[in-house]
Amino acid sequence: MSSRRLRAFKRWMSHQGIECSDALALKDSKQQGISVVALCDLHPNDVVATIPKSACLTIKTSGAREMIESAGLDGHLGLAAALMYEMSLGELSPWAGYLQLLPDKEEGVPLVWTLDEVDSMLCGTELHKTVNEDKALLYEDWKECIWPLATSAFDNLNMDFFGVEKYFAAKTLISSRMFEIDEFHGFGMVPLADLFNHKTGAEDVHFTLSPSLSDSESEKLVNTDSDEQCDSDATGSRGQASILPVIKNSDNNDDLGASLTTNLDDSTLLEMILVKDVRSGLEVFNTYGTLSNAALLHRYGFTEANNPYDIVNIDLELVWQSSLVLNTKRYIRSRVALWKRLDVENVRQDTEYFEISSDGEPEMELLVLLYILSLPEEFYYLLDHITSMGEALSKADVENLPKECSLVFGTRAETRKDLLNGSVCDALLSIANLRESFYKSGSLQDDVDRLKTCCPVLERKKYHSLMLLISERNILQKLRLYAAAAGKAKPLLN
Ligand SMILES: C[S@@+](CC[C@H](N)C(=O)[O-])C[C@H]1O[C@@H](n2cnc3c(N)ncnc32)[C@H](O)[C@@H]1O
Repeated sequence: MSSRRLRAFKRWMSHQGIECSDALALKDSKQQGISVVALCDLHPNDVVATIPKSACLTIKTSGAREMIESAGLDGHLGLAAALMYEMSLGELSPWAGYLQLLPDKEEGVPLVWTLDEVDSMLCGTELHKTVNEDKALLYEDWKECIWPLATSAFDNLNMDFFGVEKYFAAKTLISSRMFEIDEFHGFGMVPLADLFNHKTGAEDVHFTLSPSLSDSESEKLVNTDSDEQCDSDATGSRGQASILPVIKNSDNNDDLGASLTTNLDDSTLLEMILVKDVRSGLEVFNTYGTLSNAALLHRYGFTEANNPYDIVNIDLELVWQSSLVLNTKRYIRSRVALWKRLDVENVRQDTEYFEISSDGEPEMELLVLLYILSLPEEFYYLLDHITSMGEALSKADVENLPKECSLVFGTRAETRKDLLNGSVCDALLSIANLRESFYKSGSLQDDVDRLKTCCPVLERKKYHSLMLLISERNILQKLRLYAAAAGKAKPLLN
């Protein structure tokens, strides 16, 4: 028996031409929200839903389009304004039947946690600083863009829907439900497609353009993770980029707000298509990308156990701090400068952090930097001398260098092993220990015990913040083991 809000949503879908196969059931649970379940066995290539683009809530389709575009707002900010505008219209919004299904906010997303919750539950994790920065930056966005737009451009609006709390709430809905639709529509809320829950690397459906309209049948749209809010974060986004084929829509839609069926080309359909067998009775999952637990919590408000895409980021600043125990600031500065100069592909100029993978393996760049920090003076001066001439080194030049120097140019698999001298292994250990000292929650075992008594549904914030804490600490533990094993396996070079 479907809930009242689901029945209203289904009626709304049929008015908008959204088709949901009878083979799917939408399940509504008060505590766990909505999920999609197979009512019979499903097979690859079964199309289980079609959604006209005109039914998606985007800047272009919203009644606030003109105001938003004249104010120069686009991207996530513009979409937030569109969503808040439509919400403020209540029953008068063409999306009322969809909006009544959405929660007020995505509670699990730390952006809407209190400052105390952020400080106590995320202390020491990837997200602590990021969320505090988000809050400050988004407050500025609201003050400079959203509030002025609401007070000047929109007439007769219920201003209660445009306060800063409503903006933060809208941002959590956008970060957890938005898709990148196409070049014309940009980002948007896609009714029905946003009801599928996520499973990492094991999804059952893909969200695509209708093959009859797209250039390639494999074009796949995913909940985008090119989040402006997340661009600068270090939360381990490795999600797939959306493919953006250009669909010919008329660009001069004059009266888009009046109804969902004006001017837009309704024939441009989005599809949900099965990519594997799903047995009757099982939940049908989508994927939001291959994301670390920090990225999942940041954008969607949950984490996953045994997430193979989990990572811990080590800030360049932390490498400095741990190196300061042995070296002067001047020494570190000159070695970091050399490391940046040696950068053939020019990626190091902007490097602010290094990834440690879920199995504890440090990124090659970190090993190269630690190796340069450990280089004896004679080799440092040699490298400093040859790189300060500003000319690119040929392969032959590199091969003629002493091995201690040529290593830093290497990309061969064995270079990783060679870089792991005693000092580098020690440095990895101190980095792991320093990073670990940021947690204020006692031992890893204490956190594991606390998780055992925590309910993922009733204590959602506590549960997922503990999951993040534990998964980060496990990775740091694996980094220690990695460094210890490498240190033992290898006689020390210096
Ligand atoms: C796109 S919506 C999916 C539909 C959602 N369950 C609903 O009630 O509308 C994304 C949200 O669903 C929840 N969610 C999705 N996948 C999840 C998972 N694997 N574990 C826990 N929560 C999940 C999170 O709250 C997330 O922010």
